[in-house]
Amino acid sequence: MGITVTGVAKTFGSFAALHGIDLDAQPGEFLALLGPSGSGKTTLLRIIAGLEFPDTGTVAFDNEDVTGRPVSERGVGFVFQQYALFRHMTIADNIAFGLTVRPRRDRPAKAEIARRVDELLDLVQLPGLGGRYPAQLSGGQRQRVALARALAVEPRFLLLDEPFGALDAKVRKDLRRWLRGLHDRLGLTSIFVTHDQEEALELADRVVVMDHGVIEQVAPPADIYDGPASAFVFGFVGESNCLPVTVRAGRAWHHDVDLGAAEAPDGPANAWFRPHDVVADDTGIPAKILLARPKNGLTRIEAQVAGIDKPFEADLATAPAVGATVHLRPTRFRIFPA
Ligand SMILES: Nc1ncnc2c1ncn2[C@@H]1O[C@H](COP(=O)(O)OP(=O)(O)OP(=O)(O)O)[C@@H](O)[C@H]1O
Repeated sequence: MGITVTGVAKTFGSFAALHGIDLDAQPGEFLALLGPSGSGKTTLLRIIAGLEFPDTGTVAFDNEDVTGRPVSERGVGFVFQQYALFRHMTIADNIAFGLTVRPRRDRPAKAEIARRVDELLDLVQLPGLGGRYPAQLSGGQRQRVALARALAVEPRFLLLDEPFGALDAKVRKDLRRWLRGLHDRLGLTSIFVTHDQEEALELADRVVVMDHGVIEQVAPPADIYDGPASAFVFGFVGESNCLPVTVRAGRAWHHDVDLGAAEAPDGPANAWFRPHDVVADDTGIPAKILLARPKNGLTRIEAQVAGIDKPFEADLATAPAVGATVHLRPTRFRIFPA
């Protein structure tokens, strides 16, 4: 049940945008597709919507194969940036659009459409604004109208591509909480695309991390942050440090510094850790302080470790002087192949 994507691959010319994607969204679930630019998020969403078709693989809604069906026959609501509001139409006409273009036999009567538009305006908290034009609304209001338009056809599935991309941070934050509430209230199954990790971690039941046309990990937000499945996920979600190590007999060494137990085969690897999982002690890795500033009651430092390009970031209880050498030790780390 819900949305099931099986073995979906898509090539544009000689460029493979998606490689054998398997993904499911359970009924009522809110999924975020998160990844860097070009990772294939939008292509996957468009294939689910029926705006694009896969070379191989299938898309099913509630166990029904819809792979060959056009968007108009999929019963999905979508909010895509490139399908902005029609500027020459009133807000009410914009919202009613999906209903008025239906074939006559499926089209509700005019009065019924008007009633539904009013209902939707209430739902997106813009009562009484149906007579305005898009240019007379703020960016946040326009996004809510776009959502009302998507919901007018009473979809079971809602697909959103960077729905709040163009808005400022505060409006974005308010709107995404509101969207989550709406999703829950209407019992929708939703998938949204974002490259904003905070948005994904805050809003989604599960986050789908994509890179280069493959899914790196699908997991609830806390697991993505605390238990990244790959070096890519560790580096992409949240702040991170990466230290080359050698694993010997179940311990990770950086030169002659023993970092601790590591469940990994012997040989070169990388230890990944968060800035808040670092302490300064006498036996750690020597690092020269480049920068120190207060952060949440601690001191955020940037420090140079010999032979490593990217400065280390750590949150320390003490405030070392810029230029001083400290010894840093991760208290918690994960080993991934080098
Ligand atoms: N119609 C197309 N023709 C050719 N290449 C395309 C087409 N659509 C997408 N691509 C390519 O496929 C890759 C994936 O694009 P997609 O838009 O899915 O990425 P994305 O993860 O959504 O990125 P962004 O966050 O920048 O929107 C990109 O390299 C893009 O250039």
